[in-house]
Amino acid sequence: MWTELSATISSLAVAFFMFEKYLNYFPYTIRGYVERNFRKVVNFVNPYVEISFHEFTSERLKRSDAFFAIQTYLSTSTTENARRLKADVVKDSQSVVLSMDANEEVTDVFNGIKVWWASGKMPPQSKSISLFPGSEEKRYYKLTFHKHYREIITKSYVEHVLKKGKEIEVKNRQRMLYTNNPSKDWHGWKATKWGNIVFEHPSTFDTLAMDTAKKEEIKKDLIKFSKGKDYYAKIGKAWKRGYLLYGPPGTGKSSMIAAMANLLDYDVYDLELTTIKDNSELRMLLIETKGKSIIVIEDIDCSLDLTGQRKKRKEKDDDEADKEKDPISKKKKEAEEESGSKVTLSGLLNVIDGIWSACGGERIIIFTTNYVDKLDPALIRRGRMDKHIEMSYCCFEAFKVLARNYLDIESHELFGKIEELFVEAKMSPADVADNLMPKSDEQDEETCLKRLVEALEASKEEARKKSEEEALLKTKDGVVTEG
Ligand SMILES: Nc1ncnc2c1ncn2[C@@H]1O[C@H](COP(=O)(O)OP(=O)(O)OP(=O)(O)O)[C@@H](O)[C@H]1O
Ligand SMILES: [Mg+2]
Repeated sequence: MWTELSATISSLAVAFFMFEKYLNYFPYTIRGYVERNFRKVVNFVNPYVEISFHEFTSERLKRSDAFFAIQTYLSTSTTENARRLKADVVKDSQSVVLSMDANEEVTDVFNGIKVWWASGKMPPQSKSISLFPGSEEKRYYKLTFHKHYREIITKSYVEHVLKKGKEIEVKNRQRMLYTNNPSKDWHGWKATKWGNIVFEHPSTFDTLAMDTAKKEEIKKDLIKFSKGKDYYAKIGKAWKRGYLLYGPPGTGKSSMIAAMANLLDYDVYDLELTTIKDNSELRMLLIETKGKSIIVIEDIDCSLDLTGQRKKRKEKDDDEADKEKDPISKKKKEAEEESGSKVTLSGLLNVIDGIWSACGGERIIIFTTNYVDKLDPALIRRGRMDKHIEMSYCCFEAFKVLARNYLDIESHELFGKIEELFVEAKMSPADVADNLMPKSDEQDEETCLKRLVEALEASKEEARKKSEEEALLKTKDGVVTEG
């Protein structure tokens, strides 16, 4: 009799389990009602337990790391038994990553225990009409297992899935370059704030032309940081590091950022402040960044005016006084100020200091500028920007790296002359590189080096004239003061 009873209960349970699975096919409006009543009955007899893992955390701000780890785990471990798969092409279109499509189910076995994973999407709850279908859908994974194994599944299995998922993520990781989408294009709370493309910059520390000792010091600093998880935890500091890269145009600031990302295998977030409306949008953007990343704000002096209002690079170069007089440009400026961004210096500082402790670690933030003197000391003080790196004009040592990169040569009879010229000539590595690059197949290394010598001589002459003029001005000043 007992056997019969338990068989009946089991088949009832399976029937309910199947019924529950098809709940998704009920019209959304009545599903809530059906589900509530159905659950009351099911809870009596259903021996199965379910756990849902949603794409977004309950604060609705951050995408859940667990969701992505599960997605990766399921895509590699269980795709054999899923019937409908979604394909994403990665790594230079050379390989395909398969993942479960929506409303698909797969099974997995852990220590002899069978579990079921189902993927699903919750339709939008708001009644608003969106121009972007799917933008309000919430994806989730549902794990089902027998309640008898609750302990082992909730403790060991879930941990195993997350750990494996993260390991696979690291292995398959294709580095990305993210750029923030203008906030006017954000639709819904889970809109994509960052657009991304594959990051494939070829710059490395080997191809970077700069003082070798300085280069080694930066490399060491970066590696120490990337291995410093326990150290930062021990000293109670958020696991982040700030770098300020400054120097004239074409001295390799952007190339250095790419080399850093390539060295550490980090993603890059290129943060364009001018398209962010206000401080709270800035915060939302930074919350969405992942660990193992470099957040870059290029030309910080052009993006943020120290009074807290925006200035555009073009405007800065114009004569402000003339603009005030011209009614058309005055109006334009007023309109820009009205509609423009309200990210302030203090807002930026708050985000840099406040955000890190809240949302994980392993982030590097880099500011670049051509004019370090114009920056507010508050922005670059130690602790906020831990390391200031000057990218300067090309020196002989840096030239040798460029000669190796561009001409494949380690030495040449013109090297001696070039070394002498570098003592006085001021030329950016970008200009040196441009002179070294053969402009046609006929141009050999000799032609390129001679072209560089001529350019360096011209630059030396210019530097000499400039210093003479300065000396003359100083003498005149001296005469006036004395008089
Ligand atoms: N130190 C360097 N080592 C190797 N290449 C360099 C270096 N500096 C400049 N270059 C070359 O010059 C080009 C411009 O350099 P890069 O964009 O890194 O300069 P930048 O300092 O970021 O300039 P800007 O201030 O205008 O943004 C690069 O494509 C690179 O090939
Ligand atoms: Mg640059």
